[in-house]
Amino acid sequence: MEVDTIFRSEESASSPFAFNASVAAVFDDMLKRSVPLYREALDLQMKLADRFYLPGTRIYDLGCSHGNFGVGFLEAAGDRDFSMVAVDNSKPMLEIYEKRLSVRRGSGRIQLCCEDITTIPMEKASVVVMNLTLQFLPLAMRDEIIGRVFNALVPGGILLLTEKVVHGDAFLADIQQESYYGFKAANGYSSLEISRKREALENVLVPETLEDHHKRLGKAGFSMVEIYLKWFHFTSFLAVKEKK
Ligand SMILES: Nc1ncnc2c1ncn2[C@@H]1O[C@H](C[S@+](CC[C@H]([NH3+])C(=O)[O-])CC(=O)[O-])[C@@H](O)[C@H]1O
Ligand SMILES: O=C(O)C(=O)Cc1ccccc1
Repeated sequence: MEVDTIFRSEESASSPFAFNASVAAVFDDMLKRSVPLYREALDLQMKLADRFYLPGTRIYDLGCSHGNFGVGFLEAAGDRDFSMVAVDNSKPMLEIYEKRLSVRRGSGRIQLCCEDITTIPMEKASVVVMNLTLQFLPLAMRDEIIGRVFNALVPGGILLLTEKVVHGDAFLADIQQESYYGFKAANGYSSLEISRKREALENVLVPETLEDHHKRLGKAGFSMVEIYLKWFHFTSFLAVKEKK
């Protein structure tokens, strides 16, 4: 696994964070050292996706990056039938995903799509995964995409949404941040790397509060919402579209 040294260089802080080839090359190490409970969240997403998938429908992975969800799901599925559409607008990420699929049996069940998730059509979905993706969309587009996800889901279908959230209370938001930067430091990032990345993510990764997310999910039509995992900022929601 290639080590993430992106923010060791001075020039890294001068441009906004982007999912370019340098980030794609070190992405697994970056996720492992920067996202608490990343693996645990992914494992639960795969189990829930398997539990709620309905034959004849699709799984959408929106903001799939280099395919940790899809590759894991494919390996767990064995010969079972399923259909997944994995979408990301980063070409370098999808190139790595494509390579990972090319050496695996049955990978025709996953269709890669290099598109903006705010414009792709979606239909007949029983599972939609948005793992740390909504937070990168402009605030003004978030209601619309969650609404479109709800409409694309069949009754009984689910949205698996994982986000970095921020507490509405300033003191508790500071405790979240302190704990999170402690996690990064314990994983070998220097304080300079941590502050450069914070700067690069300013206005790029825009977290919202738990209440904002609950409100949006409710407004879209999801009446059943569970938080199945949480580590300060990092929160995983299961939202179910009720069967009529
Ligand atoms: N408008 C957009 N359209 C398409 N893709 C987008 C858009 N905006 C951002 N992305 C893509 O969303 C992904 C977010 S990373 C997801 C991790 C993955 N889910 C994982 O489980 O490993 C999360 C993180 O790095 O914190 C990147 O690959 C972007 O290119
Ligand atoms: O919020 C942060 O400080 C992060 O580092 C989150 C993150 C993790 C992986 C890719 C981009 C952002």
